[in-house]
Formats: sequence, structure tokens, C-alpha cells
Amino acid sequence: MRRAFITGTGGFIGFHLAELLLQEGWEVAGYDGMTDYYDVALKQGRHAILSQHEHFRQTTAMLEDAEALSQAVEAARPDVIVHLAAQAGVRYSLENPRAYIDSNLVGTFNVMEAARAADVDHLLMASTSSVYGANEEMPFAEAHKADTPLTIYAATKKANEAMGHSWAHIHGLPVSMFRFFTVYGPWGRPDMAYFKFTRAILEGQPIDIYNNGEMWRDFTYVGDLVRGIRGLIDAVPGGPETAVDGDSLSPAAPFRVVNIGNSDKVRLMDFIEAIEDELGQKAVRNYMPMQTGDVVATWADATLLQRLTGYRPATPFREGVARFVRWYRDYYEV
Ligand SMILES: CC(=O)N[C@H]1[C@@H](OP(=O)(O)OP(=O)(O)OC[C@H]2O[C@@H](n3ccc(=O)[nH]c3=O)[C@H](O)[C@@H]2O)O[C@H](CO)[C@@H](O)[C@@H]1O
Repeated sequence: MRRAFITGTGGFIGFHLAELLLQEGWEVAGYDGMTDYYDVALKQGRHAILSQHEHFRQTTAMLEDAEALSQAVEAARPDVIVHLAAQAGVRYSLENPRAYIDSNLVGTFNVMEAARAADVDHLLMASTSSVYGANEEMPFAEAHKADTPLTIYAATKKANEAMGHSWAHIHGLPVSMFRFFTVYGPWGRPDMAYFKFTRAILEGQPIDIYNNGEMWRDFTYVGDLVRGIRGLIDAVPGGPETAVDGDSLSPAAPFRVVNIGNSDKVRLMDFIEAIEDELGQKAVRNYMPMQTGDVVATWADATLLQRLTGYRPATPFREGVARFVRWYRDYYEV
């Protein structure tokens, strides 16, 4: 039986990945700080589902607690570690930047230390499409320079990529980093736009639409995303001679960065309309200017993911929105 240690199993993506691996027969050890950045009940609900599986166990502790983390990893004896816990949120990073330093820099370092000590086969860690920052060349490809992060959130994730590379080089530890693109779906994050919009529309409250709706996102359905992660678990980076076409594989370490995105640039207003159609209710629109730290558009080149795994996300946003809204109505009984 293969064993995975996943940080952030109380979180949106960690929960879905843990479910997928458990269904596949893996043993999963979860680790989550259960922070109150958003509704803890949602995180508890996700863990309650995972806890129904015989082969799931979890530790509640912060990433910054190096002792607790290394003990949990040691006890789990994982083959792979997937590090998804983080202080998330582009906009909150303007309010509370220190939380990102603690969780994303110190915390990620602790995960890397534990991975080295446990001598895992593969360490996989979450980065973000936000590292493309002010880039204008689209679609975003891994080989493009990404040196213009617009928020401390993006900067800490970019730093994580560099930290991962150094660890791969020094310790010969294979490291893969994912760049996620605006992930949405059932059991999602209440701080993200689709969740806020759905809630506000149902409550008859206005929704804030940034940059007057002149925004584009490569919305990625969570079920597709975790399938992409699953594929990458087995795509262990090797030496430079193993590079595929258009690879981001480092010439100096078993390390690569991979976009996981739908590769479909969707207008924010079309996404909002899909939510309205699904709810059968119109939003009260409050158009707002561009927000500091926000980016106008994201669009993933997902060729590398496909070459490495034979898989690429493909759920049309209308279908993904329908599944989210169905879950939302059921969960909140509205
Ligand atoms: C909150 C947040 O950080 N979400 C994630 C999201 O950012 P991202 O900004 O893409 O995601 P959001 O769901 O917050 O926003 C989606 C779109 O809606 C707009 N919008 C948002 C809120 C609102 O009240 N009104 C509004 O118009 C945004 O400007 C954006 O164009 O994807 C990134 C890349 O995967 C992740 O790194 C981020 O963690």
C-alpha cells in the first residue's frame, strides 16, 4: 500500500486529493493547522468525510511547529509528501503579510526538512499562477520568466519554488511544484469569488466586480486539478537527460515546475452569468475599479502537464459551476 503525507487536508485541494488517493487504496496521513482564516466548520466537515476512510489519519498542528510536523511525518513513513497547506489568498496578503512569511516560508522550510529526514521518493508542493505576476505573454508557460510578483503572497510562492530547487540540488530529493489557476468546485474556499458571488446572490446582496468586469481567469475545476496532481506524483523528475519537449526540468537538480490549468481564458462576466443561470437569480452588480495586487488575466499553457501525465483538465466552466452550486445548496440547505 502506497503512503502519502498531505499537508492541508482540511483545505479545499488537500481534501479532494486525499479523497482521490484513499479511493485508489493509498494510506493517507493528513496534517492541518485548521486556522480560522475562513470558516473552520467547513474544514471540519471535510475532515469528517476523510475520517470515514479506514486508511486516513490526521494531525492538527501548524506548519511552523517543526517538532509536531517532523513527528507526524516520521510516524507516517510516507513514500511521497504533497504540501498544499499555506496561508492562501491574494487580497488578504495586503492586510496581514506576516502570516504568509510564517506559514509559506518558515512552514514550507519545515516541510522540506521533514521530507529530507524521511527520505521520501518525491516531494510535491503548491505554487500559484500568481507567480506570473505582471507577465503579459499568454498563455503562461513554465519556461517564461516569472520575476514580477505583485503581492507578498505571490512572492512567498515564488520563494518556495526557489527553496524547492535548492533542496532538490543539495539533497538529490526530487521536487515538483504545481502552479494552480483559480481552482473552484464543491467544498471550495469561501474567500474566493465564485463562493462569495453565490452567497451574495442567494442573499440578495450586491456583488463587487473588480476592474468593471474586465478580467479573465483560467478557472480550473478541482476534480480535474487533483487528477493532474495524481498524475504528477508518478512523474518523478530525474536528470536533465529525462527532459520532455518544452520541459521546465532544471539542468542542476531533479526539479520542475508544472502549470495545472484548464487552458481556457474565461471572461469574469461569463463566469458570473453561469452562476446566475445555475441559481436562476440575477446578481446586483457593484462595479469597482482594479484592486491593488490583482492581475487582469491568467491563462495556462497546460502542454507540459499533458506530456508528463497524458492528462489535462477539460471540465467546461458551466459544468463545474453547476456542480459547485449543487453542492452549495445541499451543504447550506438553501
Ligand atoms: C482569493 C485568492 O487568492 N484566490 C486564489 C485565486 O486568485 P484569483 O484572484 O484568481 O481568484 P478569485 O476567486 O479571488 O477571483 C477571481 C476573479 O474575480 C475577481 N473578483 C474577486 C473577488 C470579488 O469580490 N470580486 C471580483 O471581481 C478577481 O479580480 C478575479 O478576476 O487563484 C490564484 C491562482 O490560482 C490563487 O493563488 C489564489 O489563492
